Amino acid sequence: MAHVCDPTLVFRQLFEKVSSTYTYVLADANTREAIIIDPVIETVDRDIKVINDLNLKLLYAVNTHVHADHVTGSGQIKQKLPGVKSVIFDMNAKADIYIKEGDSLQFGSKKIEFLSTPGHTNGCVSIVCHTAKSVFTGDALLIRGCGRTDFQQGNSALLYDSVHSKIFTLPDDYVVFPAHDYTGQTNSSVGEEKKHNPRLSKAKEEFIKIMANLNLPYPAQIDRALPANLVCGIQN
Ligand SMILES: N[C@@H](CCC(=O)N[C@@H](CSS)C(=O)NCC(=O)O)C(=O)O
Ligand SMILES: [Fe+2]
Repeated sequence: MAHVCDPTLVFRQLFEKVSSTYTYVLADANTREAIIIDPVIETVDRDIKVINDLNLKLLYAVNTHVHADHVTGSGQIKQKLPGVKSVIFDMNAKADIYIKEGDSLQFGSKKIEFLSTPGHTNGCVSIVCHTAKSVFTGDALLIRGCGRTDFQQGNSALLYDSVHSKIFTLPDDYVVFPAHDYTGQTNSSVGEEKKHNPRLSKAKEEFIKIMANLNLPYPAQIDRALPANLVCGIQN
């Protein structure tokens, strides 16, 4: 199980295997106030059980962006745990709270800070928890990879700048927790990705060429996911 260096932060990394999505639960170990990052609709009941088993009080369900490969669980979580607020950067998507660059959210004595990291989508954010020396990168930075830039306002030059100016300027020992992994890895570090990321360690021009030649098939659930995620995963 993945760990973070803050002993008073409750931390769980959860996996949804159809879309290879990581969902994260973070909580203040004293007050038990919690947030969830990138929940998936199919695993909402599992996530709520974890939250209840650990005696946590969920305050916020945060999406790092409008996902194209799975339907968010935020809307169902709000139905099942009244009082939870959904949080997103992208103003096109329905949410209770719209965050912007530099905003932070508090849960107990713990704080997460939002960095705007566009390029995979315009509305992508990375979420930093300094006490845990961790960054939740969504699809901007994956372990030895990065988010594709061939749909949803994707822009590889912008993604390169986002990662280099916002994520790669964090300390090298900060742990990188992505929204997906397709190879069985759970986390990396800023220093490791700066050195070994086969795309983002290259010069910008080369990165742009690599991204233009990925030729990836569209995510299997894209037609269902994109419209649903504009309305928090719940369609009438
Ligand atoms: N096969 C998966 C989709 C894989 C995929 O396209 N992943 C996205 C992140 S979800 S928007 C991506 O950016 N991948 C980058 C890469 O290099 O793989 C499915 O059908 O769901
Ligand atoms: Fe994505």
